[in-house]
Amino acid sequence: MKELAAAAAAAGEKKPHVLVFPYPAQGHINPALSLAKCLASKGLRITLITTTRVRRSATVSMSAWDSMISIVDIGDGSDEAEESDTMDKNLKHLQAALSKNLTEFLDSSRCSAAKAIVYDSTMPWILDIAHARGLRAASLFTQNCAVCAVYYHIQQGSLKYPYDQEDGGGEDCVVSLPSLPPLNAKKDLPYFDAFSDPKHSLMRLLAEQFLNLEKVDWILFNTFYKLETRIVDWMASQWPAIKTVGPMCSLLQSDKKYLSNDSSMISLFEPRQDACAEWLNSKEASSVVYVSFGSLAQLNKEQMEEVALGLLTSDCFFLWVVRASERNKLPKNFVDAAVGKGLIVEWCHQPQVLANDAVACFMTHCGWNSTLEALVHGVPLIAMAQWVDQTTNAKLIEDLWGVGTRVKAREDGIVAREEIRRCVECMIRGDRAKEMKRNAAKWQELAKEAVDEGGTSATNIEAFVSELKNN
Ligand SMILES: O=c1ccn([C@@H]2O[C@H](COP(=O)(O)OP(=O)(O)O[C@H]3O[C@H](CO)[C@@H](O)[C@H](O)[C@H]3O)[C@@H](O)[C@H]2O)c(=O)[nH]1
Repeated sequence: MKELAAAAAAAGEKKPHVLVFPYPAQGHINPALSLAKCLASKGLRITLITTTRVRRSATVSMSAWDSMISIVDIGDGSDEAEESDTMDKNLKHLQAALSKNLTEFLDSSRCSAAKAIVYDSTMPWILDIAHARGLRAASLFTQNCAVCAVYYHIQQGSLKYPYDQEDGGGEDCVVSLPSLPPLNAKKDLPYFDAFSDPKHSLMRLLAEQFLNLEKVDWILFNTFYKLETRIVDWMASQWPAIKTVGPMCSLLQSDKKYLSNDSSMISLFEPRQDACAEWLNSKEASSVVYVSFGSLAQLNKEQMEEVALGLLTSDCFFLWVVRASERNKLPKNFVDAAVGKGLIVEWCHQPQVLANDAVACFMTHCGWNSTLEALVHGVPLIAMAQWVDQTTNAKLIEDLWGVGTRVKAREDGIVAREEIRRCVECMIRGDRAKEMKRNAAKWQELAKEAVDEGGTSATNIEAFVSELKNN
């Protein structure tokens, strides 16, 4: 036994060692972990870097991958952060802590033989640290090319932010950017006003992803070529190192050895996998709307009530993820009133839910992972975007890919219960539902083609792995 372990360890030593460092948030960890698993399955030795805050709150179940992916965590300074700090201060504090602790980690014997680092594009400062230590570096974008192109135009100054400087703003102000559809400044461009941060620090963080991109060895995007052909081509004309490698959530789909029931995850919330599966399995095909607004969005109490009552009065079942921190915004007695019609959970294994036949459509905040996961499973969307990239994703979902409908908010910004009910019912049955389902099935096929052997994303991953193995 000892000899076997020693042989495995020796084999591990010989594999090229690659570090993968996601930004410490659920929507960034998930795609990075999928990529890490895929790279490990192709013979690379992977160390996934997380942070102390993530490790404190995460459920980590990696069983099948334990011998192939090591997870280390570095300090993120969260112990010294104050609740009242502004976003600007928080981001600076996080960067300072991660930069110091990553440097120490890279200089330690634990990664002496590392060859490269894949880092989240929102942490561009990692590039210089990596290059100074002889590591090659890949910047991993967890949002799509279209949205990132908009950030790039903001960074370049070719699109002014705040947008109301464009032609005086106004309801009908439409912005034309190369290789993108016309985007309405109020409805379609990335939305930052949800943050009461006068310094626009989140917008700056996203625009700064492009600061040193010309020096990066690889630029990886969690998207696929046929989904965003024109804008990928345009982006690649600016940065030839761009490669599409998504949808990352299904990178392992053609690898039977690893795919079979791979439910490994690093989850910042406790999933209710079994309860969801049991409940969904008791429902007829296409009879349930799945509702989730991701890991960060906070709907206000009035909006939560409208969603709750819209779901309760609509003519279908619903499975709604309401994180523990949001639960007190549900209307009084709602959970009791929903018995028999809806299941409310604090978290689920979303890809497994989307794969269940009972799910007819997905009411989503349009986070990029949720959007891709829906496309991968051929599930149409009800788009209820909250902020940043989600507004642009919602536009693409409805107008470019034809896989969903956008909710219409009242003048005060609230989406009323009648509108929720209307959207749910129109996506569950009728001609529109059929059309969306057909389109979703088409994108599902194209997403599969991209990651299957010989597909665009699979080929890009192979090239990346072989460069790491041979250089
Ligand atoms: O009950 C749940 C709900 C969600 N998820 C997973 O959590 C992730 C959520 O990611 P995403 O849909 O992208 O939403 P956010 O968590 O809000 O992600 C942030 O990061 C994304 C990637 O940068 C951005 O697109 C979003 O706008 C931003 O809010 C997905 O992989 C889901 O499968 C679960 O596993 N269980």
